[in-house]
Amino acid sequence: MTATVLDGKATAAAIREDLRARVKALANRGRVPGLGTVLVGDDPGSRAYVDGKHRDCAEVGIASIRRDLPADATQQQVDEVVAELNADPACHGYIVQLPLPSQIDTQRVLEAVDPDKDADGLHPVNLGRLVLGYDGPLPCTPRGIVELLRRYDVPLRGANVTVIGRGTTVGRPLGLLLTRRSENATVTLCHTGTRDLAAHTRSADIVVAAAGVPGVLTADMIRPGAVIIDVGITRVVGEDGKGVYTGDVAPDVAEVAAALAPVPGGIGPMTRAMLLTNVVERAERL
Ligand SMILES: Nc1nc2c(c(=O)[nH]1)N[C@@H](CN(C=O)c1ccc(C(=O)N[C@@H](CCC(=O)O)C(=O)O)cc1)CN2
Repeated sequence: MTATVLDGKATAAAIREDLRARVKALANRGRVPGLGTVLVGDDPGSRAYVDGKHRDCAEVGIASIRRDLPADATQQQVDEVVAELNADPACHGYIVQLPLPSQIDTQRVLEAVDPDKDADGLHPVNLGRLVLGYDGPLPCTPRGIVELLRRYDVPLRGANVTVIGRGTTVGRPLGLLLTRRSENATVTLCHTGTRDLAAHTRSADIVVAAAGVPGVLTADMIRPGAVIIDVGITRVVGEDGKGVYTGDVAPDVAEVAAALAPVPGGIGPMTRAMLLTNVVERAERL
């Protein structure tokens, strides 16, 4: 068996196309959605991700609001930029690119973001809304996973889903999303304290690998015909000495799985598309 590729790149492009039409409709009502980014420091990876978000905005017609601060920025400077974006009516949603430099208190910054402008959907208020089943911006990566599965007609209702990784951006909120009544999956959340990981992955219809450990999921750990979602993205040095992205899923998994969302080209592009979606939805609601 060679797994069908769940193509996040193509799916994200289709979503951006739909968003373009919605942004046009908003423009006809005199409203231009705006996405803000806050980047602190000069980490090339973070800069590339932020550049990508602004390229996406330009493609869809969303206005970009970019605030870049130096690596030695103070807590006060970051707090001021957050306060400015909270107050800016042209900014419908924004993100603070993570990780932040060590002198910055990340929790304090993220909690200062206006929850209604939290385009990442990761503010404690929004995670609380998710727990309670209230409306609010959904975390982009979990939302992207559910959307990709939906568009490929992978059934979730009653499915056994094993998630590897309990991080706050993917694993934990994904468990909440998948167990809503609208999805109705049964979720097993595995982590470093899990005793027999393979026993949990082998019994799953769908496995989501979000541990950030390259190759943690191998072919012998899955049921033939399972659907596999790779979320772990680690930059490693390839044989040619150049940097390449590798996922949590070993290459041999594609020989056993029915379908696979790969790294790169799977959930990463979907995450970016969901960020734009959160901003457009907020502009539509106002
Ligand atoms: N505030 C946030 N910070 C960070 C997040 C986040 O969701 N919110 N996630 C990561 C970085 N990230 C988005 O910011 C991100 C990482 C990777 C991709 C992506 O599309 N990856 C590609 C491969 C890389 C490429 O080709 O550029 C893929 O998987 O195909 C999107 C977003 C940490 N910080």
